[in-house]
Amino acid sequence: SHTEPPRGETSGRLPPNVVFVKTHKTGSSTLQNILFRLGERHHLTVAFPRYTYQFAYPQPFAAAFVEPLPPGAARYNLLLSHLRLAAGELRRVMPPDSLYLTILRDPIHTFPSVFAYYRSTVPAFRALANHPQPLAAFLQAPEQYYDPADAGNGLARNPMAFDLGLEAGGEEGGSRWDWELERLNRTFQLVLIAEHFDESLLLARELLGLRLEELAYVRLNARRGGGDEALAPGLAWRIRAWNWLDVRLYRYFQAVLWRRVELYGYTRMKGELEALRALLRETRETCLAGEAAGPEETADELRPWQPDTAAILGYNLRPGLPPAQHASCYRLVLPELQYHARLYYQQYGREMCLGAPTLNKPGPFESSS
Ligand SMILES: Nc1ncnc2c1ncn2[C@@H]1O[C@H](COP(=O)(O)OS(=O)(=O)O)[C@@H](OP(=O)(O)O)[C@H]1O
Repeated sequence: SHTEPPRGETSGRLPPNVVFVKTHKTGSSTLQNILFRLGERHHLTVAFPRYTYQFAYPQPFAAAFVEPLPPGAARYNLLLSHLRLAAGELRRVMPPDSLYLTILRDPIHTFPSVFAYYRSTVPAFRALANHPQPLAAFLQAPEQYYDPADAGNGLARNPMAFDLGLEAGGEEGGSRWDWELERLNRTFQLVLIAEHFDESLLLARELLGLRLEELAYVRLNARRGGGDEALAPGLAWRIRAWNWLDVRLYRYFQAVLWRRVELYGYTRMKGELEALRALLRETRETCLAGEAAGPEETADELRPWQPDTAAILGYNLRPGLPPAQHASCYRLVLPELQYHARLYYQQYGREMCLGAPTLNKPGPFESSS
């Protein structure tokens, strides 16, 4: 909370209040981890869901989904958990000066990632569970598997648009979408783009008043064999056709990002990118024992939640790190659910409430193997 003075290396100035709309399978856990660490360093008050790790997703966000303020806190400073955007309700919870951020990724990468991660939980994908080439089979005849009226199918078509609150289940058409995109552009101070993650981070740094060292990150939640995998011929256009609104969203905000980079200055950006990438190399060398590793190779507390349809990579820390370094490296690689539960405990002095099982991504303590 703002009542405790910041300590240690951080000096007086507190970061601004932030709403991060955590879209699915876009690199959002990597950004959330940066913001979790920022929050912890400055003892910020986080607006947590009352149950689990998400704000009653896929229901549109409502103020009632938020855990009440802890004793002594006057306001929330950060809101970072998965939700379906309803800006008016967010404004009821978060201070009026809050900065709104989100992240988008090229639909040709986002959709296969969503498909692999949620194949056994999203109804439209479930029928393909035992198919040898499930993604190709789905895209061959998506309408056959997809019922737009099923509330569980939000991620099955235009998942990013769905997370941003758009009615994204139907067919292409109409200029009303231009208007919706402009409305979103007014809601967000910054829309990061995963394919330009480092450029986006530098823009975020200016907006949030961060030091370069506060941008240190490792790629979290990567799929084994995933990342920006090569797609079978013909699959890319099918993905784009099915996810037509995500394509429009992505193109629109990619153009917005490039205008921002231009205003920022190419030369300045280039120099800072070099410095950032040197920092990232140094961070990996200091903290990590090797590359990202599969679930069988990582410690329980550092293993990201595993769906049964994909292996999600985590990290092992370099053995023998001195305590201060261990503490910062540990947070750098701490997966979403573990960091979430940890901050919740710090803020409320009790364990978070898991409540009823959620549609997707349940607790790491429930069904991970
Ligand atoms: N920095 C950066 N840049 C680009 N891409 C990145 C980055 N960090 C994570 N990733 C990729 O994003 C996927 C994980 O996304 P999320 O963390 O949003 O997933 S989740 O919805 O929170 O489960 C996952 O994609 P796939 O590996 O394709 O599944 C990650 O590899």
